[in-house]
Formats: sequence, structure tokens, C-alpha cells
Amino acid sequence: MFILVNLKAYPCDPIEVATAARDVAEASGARIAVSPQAADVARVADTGVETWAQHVSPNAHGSHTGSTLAEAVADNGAEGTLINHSENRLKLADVDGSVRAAERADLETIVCANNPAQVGAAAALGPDAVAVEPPELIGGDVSVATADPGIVEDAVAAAEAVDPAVDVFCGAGVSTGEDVSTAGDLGAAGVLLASGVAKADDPEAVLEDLVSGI
Ligand SMILES: O=C[C@H](O)COP(=O)(O)O
Repeated sequence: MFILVNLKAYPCDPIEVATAARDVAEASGARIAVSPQAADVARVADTGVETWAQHVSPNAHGSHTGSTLAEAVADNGAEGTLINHSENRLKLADVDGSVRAAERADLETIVCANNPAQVGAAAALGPDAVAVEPPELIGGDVSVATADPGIVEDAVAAAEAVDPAVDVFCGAGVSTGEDVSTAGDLGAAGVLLASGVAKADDPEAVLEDLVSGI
């Protein structure tokens, strides 16, 4: 199980979380990555933790003010990128363009989706993985795998029907090792989480609990 921590725009210290994630990953052997704000990618990557961007733009180099180039985040240490999110919704053509941009820059990709139908559409674009996240459960206290296990199972089936090579993650409300374990039992290859770590008083303790569920 891959644990990907999205820091969103929370007012946490990205280096504190990155250092904790690096240490827990090294001690446990678990795969843990941190996805900071674009401006923090380089210094988070400098900690040695696996680092992901929160977004890359569909465009390549050129006259594109305000874009986040896949090549730029890769050059600054990112190994992968999220694409699309309930909080940063893209048109399908832009999701496709961003997956292609990430491929050009050798970034691993996870496309977020709100439901199994979107998972199928996203899987057809050939990312490495898709993440199903019911918007109403994001930022809450109850894990998607507990509140709506059927959506995880249906997402796994939807991706499998389109492209069995595309892994399925789940996210929303994940904060404990038991949540990780339950997600794995439902067929998820990993979890995407944010508030459980980014808003924690002790991020390292939460990460240690999360890896206990792998
Ligand atoms: O990208 C992460 C997800 O939106 C989950 O967020 P959450 O763990 O705060 O529910």
C-alpha cells in the first residue's frame, strides 16, 4: 500500500511533515510520499522524502503565464503528480493533457475522481493510478473505506474493466492504520490523505499508525 500525503494549502510546516514521512518510510519500509504546494517542491524533495506535485498544467514550455510545468516540478525533485481533484476540477481534455505532460517529464501520475464512473473515464487516459474520493467525505473524520466501501469496490471494478494496469487508490477521511488496512482489503493499492496528517499535532505519530495497517 502506497501512502500519499497531500498537504493541500494547509498551514502546516511542509518540512516537518516531509521529515517525519521520510523517517517513518525508512524505519518501516513503507512507501510514503508527500505532495506539497508547488513552491515547496524543491525543499521538500531535499529532505529525501518521495515528493509529488499537487498539479501539473497540460502545456509544455511557451507563453503560458501561471502554469505549473511538469518539467519544472520534475527538475525540482518531484517524482509524481496528482492530476485533477474535487478541489481543483479540470476538464477531461485538460486531464488528458496533464497526464501527457507528466509522461513527457517522467512523472508518475494519479488522477483523482469523485465516483466510479469518473474512475473509468480517467483510467481510459492511461495514468499510473486513479484515486476515488467522494467529495462529501473529504476532510471528515470517517474513512471512505468505512463510510462507503462499495464506492471503493466499484472504483476497482471500473478501472479493471477499462485498463487492468491502472491502480486504484481511495481517499477522504483516511487517518488510521485500520483505515489503510480496510482500504487494502477492498482492493485499493494505496491511500490518498491530507487532513489526518496535515492538521495533526504529531504528524509522525499519525504516519506510524498509518503504516501499521499496510
Ligand atoms: O487529496 C486528499 C484528499 O482530498 C483527502 O483529504 P482528507 O484526508 O483531508 O479527507
